[in-house]
Amino acid sequence: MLRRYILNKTNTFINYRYASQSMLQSTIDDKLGIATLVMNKPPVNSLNLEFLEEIKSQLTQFKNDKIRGMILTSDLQKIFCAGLDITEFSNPNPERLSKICTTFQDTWLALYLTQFPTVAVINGHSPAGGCLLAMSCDYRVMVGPNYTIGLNETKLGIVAPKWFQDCMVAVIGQRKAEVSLTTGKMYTTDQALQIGLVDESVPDVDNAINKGIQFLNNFQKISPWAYKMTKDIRRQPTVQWLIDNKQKDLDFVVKSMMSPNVQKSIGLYLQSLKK
Ligand SMILES: CC/C=C\CC/C=C/CC(=O)SCCNC(=O)CCNC(=O)[C@H](O)C(C)(C)COP(=O)(O)OP(=O)(O)OC[C@H]1O[C@@H](n2cnc3c(N)ncnc32)[C@H](O)[C@@H]1OP(=O)(O)O
Repeated sequence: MLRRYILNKTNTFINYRYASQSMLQSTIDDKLGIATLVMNKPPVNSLNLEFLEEIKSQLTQFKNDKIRGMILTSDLQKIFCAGLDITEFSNPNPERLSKICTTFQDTWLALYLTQFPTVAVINGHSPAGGCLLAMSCDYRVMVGPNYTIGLNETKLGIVAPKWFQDCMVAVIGQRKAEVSLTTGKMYTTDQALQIGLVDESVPDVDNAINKGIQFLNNFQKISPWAYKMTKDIRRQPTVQWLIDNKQKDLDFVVKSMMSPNVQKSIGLYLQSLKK
């Protein structure tokens, strides 16, 4: 549905390119230089290894396409992204789990450091890894009022890695992030706007896309070099920690995920989702 809207919209401009893969669709408006990346992995856009690899590879492709900006959104009704695929955490194969974690680290680095500005159009619920994807963009427009967003990892009995946490601190500040992370709080659109987790709240997705384009148009008169250097300086400390500690970060996640207590919590959480 959303894909059709974007295509109709971009169709009114001179030229667009469209690439369709099963779980991810991308369009590039050649006149505006704006790409739209639409997640479409029913039922909830959960991030498994294959989906993460597609997102990472599409971000690399956009880098080569030299786009001017990107909108990240979802084609699903009511869901932006439900975060990492929790079924991958239940009785995991350590090798596959390591691959998922490494691919998520790399996908995040690619998204957090894009050389073009990015907007998350959050048109549905966005827990955990979904919230991280949104927070990694330069700007967030959330459709309201009925959706929720936040880093809820503690509710699953797991720990959000330091780079998730630092990313949240960068968006909402130390104190609010600490309360938010420890309690695993999910915020409604209005609450998210109030604490600065999102930049704008709008009633529908058409408005959200327009707001996203308006934000990206701010960069028409900004030097891409000045933009990228400024963003790198702001984001460098969070990024550098992960680059220097990738293996340590991975070992912690895999070790903790394999522990009986965490496995029990994840099992209970999965059961509660089924209910
Ligand atoms: C390198 C670092 C790596 C790891 C470090 C650890 C960090 C982890 C970060 C994460 O992202 S953990 C994932 C946390 N995600 C969640 O807690 C989301 C849980 N889901 C929900 O809250 C809800 O499902 C929803 C609000 C997203 C959607 O609600 P609703 O529309 O009512 O749909 P259902 O709840 O009926 O779900 C439909 C279907 O999808 C399954 N599902 C939901 N979320 C996930 C998920 N994240 N992974 C896998 N599967 C998920 C759910 O169980 C339902 O399945 P059925 O078989 O019952 O249809």
